[in-house]
Amino acid sequence: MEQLLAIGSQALRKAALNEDAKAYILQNESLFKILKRVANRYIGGENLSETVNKVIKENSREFKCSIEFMGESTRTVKEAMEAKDEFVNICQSIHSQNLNSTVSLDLSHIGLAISEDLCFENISAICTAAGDKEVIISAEGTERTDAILQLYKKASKEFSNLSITLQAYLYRTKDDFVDIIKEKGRIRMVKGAFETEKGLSLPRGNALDDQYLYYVEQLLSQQHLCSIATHHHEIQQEAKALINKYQPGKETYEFESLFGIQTEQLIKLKEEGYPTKLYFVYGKEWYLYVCNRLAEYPLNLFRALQDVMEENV
Ligand SMILES: Cc1cc2nc3c(=O)[nH]c(=O)nc-3n(C[C@H](O)[C@H](O)[C@H](O)COP(=O)(O)OP(=O)(O)OC[C@H]3O[C@@H](n4cnc5c(N)ncnc54)[C@H](O)[C@@H]3O)c2cc1C
Repeated sequence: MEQLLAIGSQALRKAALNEDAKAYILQNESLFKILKRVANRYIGGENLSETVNKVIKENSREFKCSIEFMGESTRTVKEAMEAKDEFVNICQSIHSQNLNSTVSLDLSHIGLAISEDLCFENISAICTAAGDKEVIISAEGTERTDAILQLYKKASKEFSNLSITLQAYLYRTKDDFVDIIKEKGRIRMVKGAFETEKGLSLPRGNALDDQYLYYVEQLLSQQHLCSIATHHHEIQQEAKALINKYQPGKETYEFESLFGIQTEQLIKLKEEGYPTKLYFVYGKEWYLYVCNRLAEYPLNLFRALQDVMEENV
């Protein structure tokens, strides 16, 4: 069975990156409908209003949320400005609809790959529109880490609502962590999702889990604003023990999961009284995002099948 799941997962990864396969699926009405049904478990929707409806529902179940308009690596000023406008819309919706939500984004989506000045202007506009709501910068591929951290430090001087994501799997994070923890903004700890060149990162396994928990312990013990962003059950349990040990204020930390992934674990944490947060992404470019969520945990393929069948009954 494991072998079968591995084959399925590998096929999905290939389908995700193969432009012909993508075009075929997206242009085939029946296949598109099937995949969209599967996608609904993982995305806020194709647009902001669909996502806002889901956020309202999750807020009513006492989950804090974060909203991201999906995209990265914009290559033209026009695209970067359009993305910035969409993030400003998110901020306005959060305020007008009184949502308990923050905003998440990739700096390369709002112009980092074009010009640092343009990106700085855009992040400034978004932070201003966000007001008292947090804006959390995601971590991207290693070729962008320096530029992202530099821009974060520069913008943090002006905006106290800015937060940053650090990847525990990168060896360089040991130094970055010491530097970044000097800023007041929340640090979201993730394991890291991108392929890196050899020698730059730890693979999944015990050493990475220990490293991840090392950072979490530093953050909790110093009562530094942080997000424990993982779906790893054992790590969540270890983090609970650290919270018990250091007793940080509830306003300083949160457990955060991607919408649709191991939600049962997050529900349990919420029921136990821990601050919890669901991360929503939305947009028309959901295809790659959904294929990746399915491929990274092959058992999700069964869930996808179930989602398709249930809607058919
Ligand atoms: C809120 C949030 C924000 C993130 N932001 C970034 C970012 O900015 N940059 C970045 O590089 N990465 C980001 N990530 C992704 C992160 O780096 C990991 O790739 C991802 O969280 C999977 O790692 P893990 O810690 O859950 O543990 P893993 O070691 O990957 O998995 C441990 C266990 O978690 C569960 N699990 C993991 N993935 C799935 C899945 N798809 N479906 C079901 N169960 C699963 C399984 O039980 C698995 O055994 C983010 C993740 C979260 C939750």
